[in-house]
Amino acid sequence: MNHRARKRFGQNFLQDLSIIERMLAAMRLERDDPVVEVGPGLGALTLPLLERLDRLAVVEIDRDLIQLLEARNLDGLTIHNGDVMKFDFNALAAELAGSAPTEHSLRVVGNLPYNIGTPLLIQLLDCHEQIRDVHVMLQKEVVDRLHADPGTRAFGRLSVLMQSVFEVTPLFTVPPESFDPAPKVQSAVVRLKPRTDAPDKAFLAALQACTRIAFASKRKTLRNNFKGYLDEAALENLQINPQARAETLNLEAFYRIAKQLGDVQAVLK
Ligand SMILES: C[S@@+](CC[C@H](N)C(=O)[O-])C[C@H]1O[C@@H](n2cnc3c(N)ncnc32)[C@H](O)[C@@H]1O
Repeated sequence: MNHRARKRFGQNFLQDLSIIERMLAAMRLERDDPVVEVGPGLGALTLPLLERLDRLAVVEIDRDLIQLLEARNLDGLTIHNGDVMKFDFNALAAELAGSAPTEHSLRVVGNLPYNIGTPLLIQLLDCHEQIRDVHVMLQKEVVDRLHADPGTRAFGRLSVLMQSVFEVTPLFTVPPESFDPAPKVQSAVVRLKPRTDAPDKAFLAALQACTRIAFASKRKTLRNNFKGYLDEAALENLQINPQARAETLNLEAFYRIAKQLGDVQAVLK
């Protein structure tokens, strides 16, 4: 196959069969699972997925790769040509589930293009109610941020938001040689499962606003970042040290601030 990997689409194709096997084994697939693969590329994951599933949906942006996939006439494969960032996962969950309930049904898998890894994860926050689980390959540095603990260097907005909505389980690290072309950095596979106590839409919106403000300037104290939103006394009332920095707070502290901010927003309306 003479497709030249396109950098702008983050194309690093998986070559190492043992990695593909490990990813699939981690998923414990049942034949009738509703699965969507993001970025099938040349089909490294797609073909073994199809061997184990009755049907599979894929979303791919590169028309040349779509043509190659279409030419294979693969049974059970539904190909969506487009940008996954504009993709409606809720509609797909309904389509794949048929008449079955869609809640927590959709299984998402992919060796994600590095340029959209983080924004895609943020997008999945909004449709977590449709999702059963996510198994994706990302830059290891992003996976480190996903499951970082408060007070560590990797802990930030992404950690708070993702850990509030998903149980994050890093599975294994993947070296650059497993891909062609080889990326410059290590990769890792991570599993995300929606938490049973994931926040509802309104609270998630408050948490998104709260973390945007709290981490607006990483060097500044909470008092400074929250200026204009919550004053020092309000932070102290929430048992939060105004002189602390956002990366030292645990999830519960962010929830307390988000709840307060949510109330403030309601008063302002
Ligand atoms: C890292 S490659 C993985 C390809 C293949 N799954 C593999 O493991 O070899 C990422 C794939 O995502 C596709 N892609 C990049 N940006 C995309 C986007 N915004 N929407 C959908 N697919 C995208 C690329 O064209 C490429 O096929």
